Amino acid sequence: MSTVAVVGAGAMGEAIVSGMLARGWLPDDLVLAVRRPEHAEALRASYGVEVTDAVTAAAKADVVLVGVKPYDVHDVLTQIGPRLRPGALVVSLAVGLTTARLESALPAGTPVVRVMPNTPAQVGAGVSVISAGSTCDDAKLDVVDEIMSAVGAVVRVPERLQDAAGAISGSGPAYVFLAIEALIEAGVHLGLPRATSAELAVQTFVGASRLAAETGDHPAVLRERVTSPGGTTAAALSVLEDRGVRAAFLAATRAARDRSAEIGG
Ligand SMILES: NC(=O)C1=CN([C@@H]2O[C@H](COP(=O)(O)OP(=O)(O)OC[C@H]3O[C@@H](n4cnc5c(N)ncnc54)[C@H](O)[C@@H]3O)[C@@H](O)[C@H]2O)C=CC1
Ligand SMILES: O=C(O)[C@@H]1CCC=N1
Repeated sequence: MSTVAVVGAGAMGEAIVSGMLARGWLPDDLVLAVRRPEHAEALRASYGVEVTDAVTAAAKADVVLVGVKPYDVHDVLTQIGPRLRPGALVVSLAVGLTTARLESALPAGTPVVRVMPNTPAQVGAGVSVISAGSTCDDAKLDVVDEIMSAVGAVVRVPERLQDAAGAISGSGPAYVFLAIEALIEAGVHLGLPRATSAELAVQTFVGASRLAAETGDHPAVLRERVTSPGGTTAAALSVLEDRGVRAAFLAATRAARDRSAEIGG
């Protein structure tokens, strides 16, 4: 098994670490790097993994996952580049940054993979969108597929689709959490105790998502099965359509896609 360094084990990096450990990777397979000493201590206590600085972590690894914010990626790559093991693979989780840009900050020929993961990785239910850089062969891309498969589904796309994919699945959990939050609050407004409303809302998202995933039926068909003619669901859906929910999703995901391209420069 490869040694995997996670440089920048923040919200996303830690979700992947936690998911990998829950699915059979060993603490000795991982080495992490974060900036703040108290954060390092918390990660050691939670996961029993080594936590060190970026360069030391990268120098020990066959695969380096870079989980820092996009504007910190260039500095991290220029620091770790000279200390990478021969043939080490660099995997970026950063939104927007192209493999060409990543490659230009690393020693010539360093294989690079761009990944757009999402936070449900923490419970093994993530989805990661992966694309290879110019010198990354299929065997290296398979290694990333194997790592990210430990925390959910993996989808390979041509890199030109990464900004769009990020707008759907990378940011997507936030849209779902907003919807859950709104549904809970709506239940409270209708007089449900908050805990009851929360249980109903969360379980409804879990159940509806599983139904869509496990049947493979089109969501429009599943929606029709809930919607009795002249019934309560029809009354609710007509309000959501009037308020432009579909148009809001179109505009929101375009904004995310465009912001990703802008971050990528
Ligand atoms: N949060 C999310 O849902 C997703 C995030 N991403 C990408 O993941 C990356 C990280 O995002 P988040 O986890 O949300 O950010 P975050 O701010 O939670 O985590 C970044 C971590 O990197 C650490 N860090 C920064 N510079 C460092 C250095 N030189 N050495 C060691 N550690 C360093 C920070 O201390 C922090 O712990 C971003 O590039 C983002 O585009 C991608 C998909 C989803
Ligand atoms: O909001 C962001 O920029 C990151 C990338 C995708 C999800 N979170």
